[in-house]
Amino acid sequence: METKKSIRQIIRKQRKELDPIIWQSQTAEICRKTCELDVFREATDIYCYIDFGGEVGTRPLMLEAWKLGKTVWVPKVHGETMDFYEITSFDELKPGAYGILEPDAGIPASADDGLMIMPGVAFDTNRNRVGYGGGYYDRYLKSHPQLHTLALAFDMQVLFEVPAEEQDIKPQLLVTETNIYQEG
Ligand SMILES: Nc1nc2c(c(=O)[nH]1)N(C=O)[C@@H](CNc1ccc(C(=O)N[C@@H](CCC(=O)O)C(=O)O)cc1)CN2
Ligand SMILES: Nc1ncnc2c1ncn2[C@@H]1O[C@H](COP(=O)(O)OP(=O)(O)OP(=O)(O)O)[C@@H](O)[C@H]1O
Repeated sequence: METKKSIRQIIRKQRKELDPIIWQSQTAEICRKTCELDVFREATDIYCYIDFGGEVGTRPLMLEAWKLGKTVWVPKVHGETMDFYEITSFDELKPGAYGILEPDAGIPASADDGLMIMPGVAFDTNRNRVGYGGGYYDRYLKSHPQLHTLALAFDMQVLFEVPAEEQDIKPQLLVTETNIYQEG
């Protein structure tokens, strides 16, 4: 098996090279499928990353969530931790840690209910996840275990097998443009 480090290098490079038109259409398809799921429709609170570096786009999902009257929370990194803050428009974001768009700090989400939409660099068909290596999502989900979890990825990010460690938290669902991976 490849190491997490080599997987990060290879997949991040390939993902950045994805044609923008394909990125757009696959993002639209992944968001459309996600919005149809019960776990999305039933959530009143959506915790959603702001895509960067070629990650699956999340703007269509956020627009749909606002349209349905849901509360949308997005991450802001503080050193080794991350918290989520409510935004009501994309205009409230500005470049923060690692150049990722972030909200201003306000009142952090208690995150005791709702759906976490997770990014990732690579996954396998058992939903094991490799992220950028900060451990932010593993730590956040460990302290907010009630959240439902769903990750978004392009098919090219789903490998046969990726390394998983004890503390890694895998999403309950993984949605790609052609598949939905879940337990069982
Ligand atoms: N869209 C999005 N937002 C997110 C995450 C994510 O994976 N995706 N995160 C999920 O954790 C957190 C940010 N974590 C990150 C960790 C490392 C790098 C990164 O690019 N590291 C560089 C080294 C940069 C440096 O040290 O200055 C690298 O690996 O090349 C980016 C984000 C919170 N927000
Ligand atoms: N629950 C936790 N408590 C403390 N440290 C943790 C926890 N989970 C992960 N870590 C630490 O975070 C670091 C990165 O972990 P890992 O390689 O799994 O990150 P990742 O899942 O790729 O990143 P991210 O979640 O930010 O996308 C490791 O050094 C790991 O020990």
